[in-house]
Amino acid sequence: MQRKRKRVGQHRQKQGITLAKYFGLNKQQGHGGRGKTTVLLMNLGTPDAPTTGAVRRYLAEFLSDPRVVEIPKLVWMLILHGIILRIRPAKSAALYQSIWTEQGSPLMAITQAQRDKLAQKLSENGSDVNVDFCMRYGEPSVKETLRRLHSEGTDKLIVLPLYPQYAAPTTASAFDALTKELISWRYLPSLHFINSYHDHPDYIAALADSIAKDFEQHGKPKKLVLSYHGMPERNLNLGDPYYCLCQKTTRLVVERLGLTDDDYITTFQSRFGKAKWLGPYTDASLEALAKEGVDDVAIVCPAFSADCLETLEEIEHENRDVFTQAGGSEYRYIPCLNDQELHIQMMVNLVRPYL
Ligand SMILES: C=CC1=C(C)c2cc3[nH]c(cc4nc(cc5[nH]c(cc1n2)c(C)c5CCC(=O)O)C(CCC(=O)O)=C4C)c(C)c3C=C
Ligand SMILES: [Fe+2]
Ligand SMILES: [Fe+2]
Repeated sequence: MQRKRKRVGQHRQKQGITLAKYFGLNKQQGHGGRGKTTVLLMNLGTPDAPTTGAVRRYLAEFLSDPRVVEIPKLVWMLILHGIILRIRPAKSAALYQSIWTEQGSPLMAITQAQRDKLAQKLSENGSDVNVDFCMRYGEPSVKETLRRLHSEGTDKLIVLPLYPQYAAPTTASAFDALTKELISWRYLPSLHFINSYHDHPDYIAALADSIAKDFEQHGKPKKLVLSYHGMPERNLNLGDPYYCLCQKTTRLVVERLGLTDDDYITTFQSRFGKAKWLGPYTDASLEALAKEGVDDVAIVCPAFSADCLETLEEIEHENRDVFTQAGGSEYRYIPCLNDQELHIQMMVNLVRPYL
């Protein structure tokens, strides 16, 4: 009886191995961890090159994400492939060309610098931890990065999406991409996912510090404009907390700077499509301010952890023109926190509890 059970057991084991081999399942899995911890930074992604073809590939992936555009799939695919991907890539490529650097897309170059500086700071602090990054769309992809990290021995992952304010189109979409890959793994790493840091004291301190430095250098402007990436108003009504988290970031930053209600305004930029987006809109607000005689503003973009098309082109250039053409004279763009010391220190403190 015992011998029979043993034979059945051996048979099942053999059958299991054969089936796993047959389906090619979990080839990346080893037995047991090899004990490496990795902090994985994630950002949105950017085209490989400022060309129409590369931008089309990037936008096709980005705008096909149901977290980003929440309209019925069939209708959206017809609009996306029939209209948007025929027109927008050429226009966007021209904009990308205007901000492209020798190191490539600013978003990519800055994310690499953030990775390097975070790795250096963590090792100076005595943490034996690997730091890497991937992009939600384009390269380096979530899938390839996770597979490489696994093969290099990571069995503990601390994921930090570099979106200060949680939003479903960004943060939840990053989570989707991670789990879409991990769902097929047999041996999962232990996983910590940081979903928001909109009110983290170090983030508020870093933002306030960069604004205060601008004020010290150039004087306090008549208005500080805190411009956040927008999203359709419908997302807010469906329960996305992003709008409220942005308002909280503003409140904490202006409190720290000691500003009064009259000193600042919160606005939303980067509209896309015909639907109503969160407001007030940045461009319309700047125009109205200039026309009211508020001719001296400083503008900062707290929803972006790295300078990118939306800040360097839309805010630094396009909206500067809007403001000056409406009668404004002094327009200062305060750069994102990028690889600044306080920003990297904030990242250290965000991941520290999980190390
Ligand atoms: C279509 C809807 C979009 C939503 C919703 C959206 C939310 C959202 N995006 C960011 C951060 C970034 N967006 C960037 C570019 C960008 N965003 C959209 C559309 C939506 N974003 C488009 C079509 C583009 C591409 C540029 C263009 O063709 O105009 C970027 C910059 C990328 C770069 O390469 O530099 C960032 C960063 C946030 C934080 C957010 C929700 C809160
Ligand atoms: Fe966006
Ligand atoms: Fe834009």
